[in-house]
Amino acid sequence: MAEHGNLGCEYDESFFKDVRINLPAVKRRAAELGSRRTVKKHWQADWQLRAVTCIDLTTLAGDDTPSNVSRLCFKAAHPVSTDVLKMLQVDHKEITTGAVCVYPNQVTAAKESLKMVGKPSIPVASVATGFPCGQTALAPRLEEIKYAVNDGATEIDIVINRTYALAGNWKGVYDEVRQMKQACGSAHMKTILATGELGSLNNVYKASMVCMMAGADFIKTSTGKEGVNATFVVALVMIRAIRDFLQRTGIRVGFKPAGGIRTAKDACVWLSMMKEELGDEYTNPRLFRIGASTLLGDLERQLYHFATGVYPSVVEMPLG
Ligand SMILES: O=C[C@H](O)COP(=O)(O)O
Repeated sequence: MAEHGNLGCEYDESFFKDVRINLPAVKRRAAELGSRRTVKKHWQADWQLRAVTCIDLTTLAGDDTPSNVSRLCFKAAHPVSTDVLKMLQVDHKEITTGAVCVYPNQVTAAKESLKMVGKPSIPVASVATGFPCGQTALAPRLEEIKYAVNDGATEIDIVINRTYALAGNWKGVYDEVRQMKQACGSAHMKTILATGELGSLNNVYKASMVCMMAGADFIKTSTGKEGVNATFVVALVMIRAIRDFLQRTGIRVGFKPAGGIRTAKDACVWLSMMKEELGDEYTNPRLFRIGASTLLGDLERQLYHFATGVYPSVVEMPLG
């Protein structure tokens, strides 16, 4: 995370009004990323471990309870077994996920569980503002942020107002996100664009810029609940906006793809994309997170395979 957070800037349409996305070029680059072979041997294990540290380990289900949140927190604190870490000769390193991500009602349970497993420093992120649709009045959306922060969330994942975005009311989007940033206080704000509902890549670019102007510390692709979630095509557009924003303001904003990322191979492709498009510093949890509920299981399996030469049995590593 950016040390002092993104304070944002005044609304300025010149940041995005002339944007033109070169769709064939973006699609070509995305296809090339999706079909590539990733690094092999110990470099692959290094990247997989790096991916573990970038996960926002997530549970966002209607049947969440303090007990499944507590299990999630245990996994966040011990994402890879000590035996595997020893075999990989990295057991001296503190390896945890980047954060846990839960609904506001589960923040207290998450904080208590992380304390109990001896890792209170793992950030608790909470979705807020009427996640996933944001279809409530602004006042309760702002209250929800304050409630989650008050319970101990240090990262807030807000959803933007897609009704405004689709109507081209970008100032409306900016004003709301600006107020959400204020409600976050010192908590870091990730803004979820829900790109699968924005209708065009031009809108994805505009929404990215507007959120960064309003103070987003991260821009995030999706809630995981839309029909289409994290894709390389939208990611490339959002990353270009991050680069353009950095060039204009000097402010580094992080990136969080989320929704449907389930395999170790995919996680490594996302990391390599960050490295190539934005540079090494965007491959660590300060500026890169992967929002995922099930990815950790595959990363663990692949690391076990690298360390032992065989895949774990269901008894050694129960799925899910
Ligand atoms: O923000 C995180 C997403 O909701 C997780 O989506 P997923 O369950 O497809 O991994």
